[in-house]
Amino acid sequence: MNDFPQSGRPVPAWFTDAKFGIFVHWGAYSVSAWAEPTGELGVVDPDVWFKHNPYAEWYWNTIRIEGSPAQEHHRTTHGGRPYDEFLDEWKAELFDPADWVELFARAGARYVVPTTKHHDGIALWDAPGTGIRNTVHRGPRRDLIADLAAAVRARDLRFGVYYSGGIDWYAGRRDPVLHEDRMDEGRPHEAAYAAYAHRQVIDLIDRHSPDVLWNDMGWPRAGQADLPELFSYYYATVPEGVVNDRWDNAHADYLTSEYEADRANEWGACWENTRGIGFSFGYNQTEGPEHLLDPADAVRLLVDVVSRGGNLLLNVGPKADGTLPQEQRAVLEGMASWMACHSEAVHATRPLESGSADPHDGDPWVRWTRDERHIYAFVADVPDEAGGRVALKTRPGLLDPDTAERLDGDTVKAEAGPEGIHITSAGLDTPLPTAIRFATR
Ligand SMILES: C[C@@H]1N[C@H](CNC(=O)CCc2c[nH]c3ccccc23)[C@@H](O)[C@H](O)[C@@H]1O
Repeated sequence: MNDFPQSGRPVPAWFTDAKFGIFVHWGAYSVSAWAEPTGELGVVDPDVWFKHNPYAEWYWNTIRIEGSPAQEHHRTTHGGRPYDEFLDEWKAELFDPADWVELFARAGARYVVPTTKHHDGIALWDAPGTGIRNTVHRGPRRDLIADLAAAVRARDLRFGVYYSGGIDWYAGRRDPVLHEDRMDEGRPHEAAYAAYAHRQVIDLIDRHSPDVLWNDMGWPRAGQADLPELFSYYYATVPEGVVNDRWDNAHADYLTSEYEADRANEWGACWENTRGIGFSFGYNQTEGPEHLLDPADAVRLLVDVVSRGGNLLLNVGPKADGTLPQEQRAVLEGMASWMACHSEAVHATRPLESGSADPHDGDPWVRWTRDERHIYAFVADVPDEAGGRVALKTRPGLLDPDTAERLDGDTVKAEAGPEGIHITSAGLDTPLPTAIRFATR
């Protein structure tokens, strides 16, 4: 257990130990599956972001922005027809939740968080107040959340729910959001919407006892007074539950960052960075390999986040038919083969106390984690001309060089040097990190 200033409530150890979760953004927007691959949130100029939104799950907003390429695409490809027709076209005919979850588990994920209602207001379960505008009564004609929850729990992973409390373009009847400085205009704050959203989150708690409440884009002002009661109901139902930080500062068990946005939240005992495998959360058919993380990028992101005390919530965007895009599967498969011998250096570890061993960007790339009995050095990009020799800067006496072992089983030689430990080992010149385990003195 560890305390966190945000809420003063100790964050359950399962979450801090989990290190890696899978986000699933799946919706009617997975039928259109179209956005410009503009770039990463936090890197793209905010003045460009909304008209050229790389988030394919924002399709309904982007096509309503005059002159946007998405609007042109919608006109030429879909005849400009109503967005809601994508709900009826969405069939999820190949959805096999057990297949998804097996891949997530092999990749080393310990929790799964699907979108239950995104900004388009379409619910993936028979949500109260939605009438037939959900996937049980239209399109897939299936409670996609219940089916995924069952598969996740059958595989002994934790199950969380994403809910777009702050934005609902259907219930909120708002004009398109044109700029992040005017995001609030796009958010419904009325009491009726607040009650509608509150009732739906309670329904999700009652149905699934979700291990994570992942709200997004804040909470309607008219409903903020009722949040303390909602959270105490949640914790009474799910004592080991965790709540994220996107409820308009009402409460947070942990802080989140997204791509390169809100990186200032990446501090303290427990935080989570989330991003897609490409520039979008919803499946975006225009993305090519140049826009996607490859397995080494994904592993390095995970190791870097974990080495600094965070969790990574990596998103997959399934296709409308329920299959995971092959290029996204390949990244998770790559993580899975790496995780097969590196799990112990990731799961249930903690960062090293600052100053005891230096991380390093560039050549070689170095990150550190530790548990009660071991310290793990992750090394990548060791220049080959060095013959696989790399100096790891550590506090003298921190590590016992005689106990060095490579987790992938290859040989490694270690000796104490003036500024730490000198490693000699072949094959460390890859971008994919390799962990070397040391016993702590
Ligand atoms: C997990 C993702 N969360 C997004 C909302 N993100 C945030 O509000 C925090 C990051 C952020 C800061 N400034 C922004 C401007 C535009 C969109 C996001 C952000 C969603 O808009 C997105 O579709 C996806 O669900």
